[in-house]
Amino acid sequence: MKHFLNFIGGEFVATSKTFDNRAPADNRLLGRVHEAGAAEVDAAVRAARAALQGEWGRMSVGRRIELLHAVADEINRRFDDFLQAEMADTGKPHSLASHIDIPRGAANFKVFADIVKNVPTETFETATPDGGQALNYAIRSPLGVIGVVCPWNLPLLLMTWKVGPALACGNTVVVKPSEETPATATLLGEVMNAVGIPPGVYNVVHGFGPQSAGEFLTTHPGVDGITFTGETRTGEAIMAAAAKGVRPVSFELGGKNAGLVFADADFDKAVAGIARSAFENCGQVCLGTERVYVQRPIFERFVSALKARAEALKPGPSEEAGVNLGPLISREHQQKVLSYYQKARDEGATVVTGGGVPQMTGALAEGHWVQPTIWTGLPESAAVIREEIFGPCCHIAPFDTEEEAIALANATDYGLATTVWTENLGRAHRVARQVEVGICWINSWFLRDLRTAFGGAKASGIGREGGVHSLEFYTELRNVCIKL
Ligand SMILES: NC(=O)c1ccc[n+]([C@@H]2O[C@H](COP(=O)([O-])OP(=O)(O)OC[C@H]3O[C@@H](n4cnc5c(N)ncnc54)[C@H](O)[C@@H]3O)[C@@H](O)[C@H]2O)c1
Ligand SMILES: O=S(=O)(O)c1ccc(CO)cc1
Repeated sequence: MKHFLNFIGGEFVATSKTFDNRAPADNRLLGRVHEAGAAEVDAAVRAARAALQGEWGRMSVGRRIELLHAVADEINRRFDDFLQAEMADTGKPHSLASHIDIPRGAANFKVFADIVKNVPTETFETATPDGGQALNYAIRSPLGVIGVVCPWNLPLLLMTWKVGPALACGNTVVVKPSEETPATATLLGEVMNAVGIPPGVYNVVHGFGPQSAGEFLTTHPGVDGITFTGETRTGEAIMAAAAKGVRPVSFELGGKNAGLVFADADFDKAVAGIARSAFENCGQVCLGTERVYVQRPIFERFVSALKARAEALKPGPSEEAGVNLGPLISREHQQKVLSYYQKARDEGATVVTGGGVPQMTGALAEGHWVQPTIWTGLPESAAVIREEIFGPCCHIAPFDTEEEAIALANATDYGLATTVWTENLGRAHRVARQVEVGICWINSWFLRDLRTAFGGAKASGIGREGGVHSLEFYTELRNVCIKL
C-alpha cells in the first residue's frame, strides 16, 4: 500500500491519522494520505522559518536560480513518475497531462528563476532642501514564510505556479495540496532533496480545509502571506483567517466565464475553441466556458456543430489511445454536477446533448463519469447560467448586437476570463476593453505566456500573479534613501 507522507524540514513524516486516496477513474484505492494535525503544521512553519533564517536566506540569487533550474530539470528527468502520479490522482487523459500539467510544472520553476534574475528595481536622484542630493533605490526582500493552498484540478501546475515564484524570490513555503490530489506535491519533496534544496525551504502538509491542515496553516501566526487557488467561498474563509495579523493574500478563485461568438468568426475555429474551453479537463478548469453566447445568424449551426464535438469526445482510462475525456475528481463532485444537470431540466432547458452518466464498463463503472452536456433555452436567471458548475457543460444562448454580448458577458459576480471569436479587429479590441475580466482571449483560449499578468476581477480573485507581477506579492518592496 502506498503512503502519501507530509514533507517537513526535508524529511517525510507519517502521522497516525490517515485517509484514503482513490482514483477518480475507477475508485480504486491509490494509497493512504497522512493527515497533518496542528503539531505537524506548526513543525512545517517552524522548519520554513528556520530555512529562511539559515542557508536559504543567506544564499546568493545566482545559486538560488541554479537550484531552481535543477528542480525543473529533475522534474523533467522524472517526467514519467509525475505523469503517472497526476493521471492516477485526477484520471485526466495522457494527452492532456503530458502536454500541459507536467511540462508546466517544470517550466514554472525555470521561468520565475529567470524573471527574478533579470528584473531591475527603480532608483531616483532627489534634490534635498539644503541644496544637496539624495539617492533613493529600491530593494526587494522575500515576504517570508508563504502558505500555499491548492486545488485539485491541475495539481502540479497550479501548485508550482505559486511555489516557483515564491522560491525564486527567496521565500520558503508550506504547501497544502488538495486532499483529492496529494501525489505530485509529495513527489516534489523527493525532487527538492535530490537537487539539494536546503531542508525547510519546501514543506508539504496534507489534509482537508476546516479544522484540518488548511485551517491550521492559514491561521498560523508564523505564516507571513497566503496564496490560494480554489473556490470563492473558501477564499472568503481564508481571507478572514489572514485578517488576523494583517497578512497579505493572493487569490485565484472561481469563474463563470462567457464565450462570445460573433457571426463574423472563423466558424470552425470558433467551434473547436469553444469545445476545448467547455470540455477540456472534463470542464474542471476555472478558465473554462460555461456560458456561450452566439450571434443569431449562426446560432443554430453553431449549436449543431458543438453538439457533434461533444458527442465525439471519448471517455476512458488516461492511457488508452484516443481518450480525451477523463472523469470528475470525486463522487461528491459528480453528484454536484449531476444536480445541476437535473436543475437545468427542472428549469426547462432543452438538453441538446448529454445530461447524464455515460455507460462505462468493468472497473470504470465505479468512476465519477458524466456526459458532456449542452443546454439551450434557459433564461439568464437559471442556476446553470448563474453558478459555477465546474463540469463539462455549457448553456448556449443567441444575441444580436455587440453591446448585448458585452452586457451578457458582464452580468455575473465573477470576472475571470472571456473568450471572444471574431475576425473583426476593431470589434475584438472594443470587446476586450469592456469585458470585466482578468484575462480576455481573442480567437484562442488558455494560451498562456507566463510573463503576463494572471488573475481575476470581481469575485474571481485578488491580485495578479505571473511575470514581474508575481514579485508584487512574493516580495516586500523597500526603499532606501541616502542623503549624499
Ligand atoms: N482562478 C483560478 O486560477 C483557479 C484555478 C483553479 C481552480 N479554481 C477554482 O477552484 C475551485 C475548485 O477547486 P477546489 O474544489 O479544490 O477548491 P476548494 O476551495 O474547495 O479547495 C481548495 C483548497 O482549499 C482548502 N480549503 C478548503 N477550505 C479551507 C479553509 N476553510 N481553510 C483553508 N483551506 C481550505 C482545500 O483543502 C483545498 O486544498 C473552483 O471554484 C475553481 O474555479 C480557480
Ligand atoms: O496561470 S496558469 O498557471 O496558466 C493557470 C492555468 C489554469 C488555471 C485554471 O484552472 C489557472 C491558472
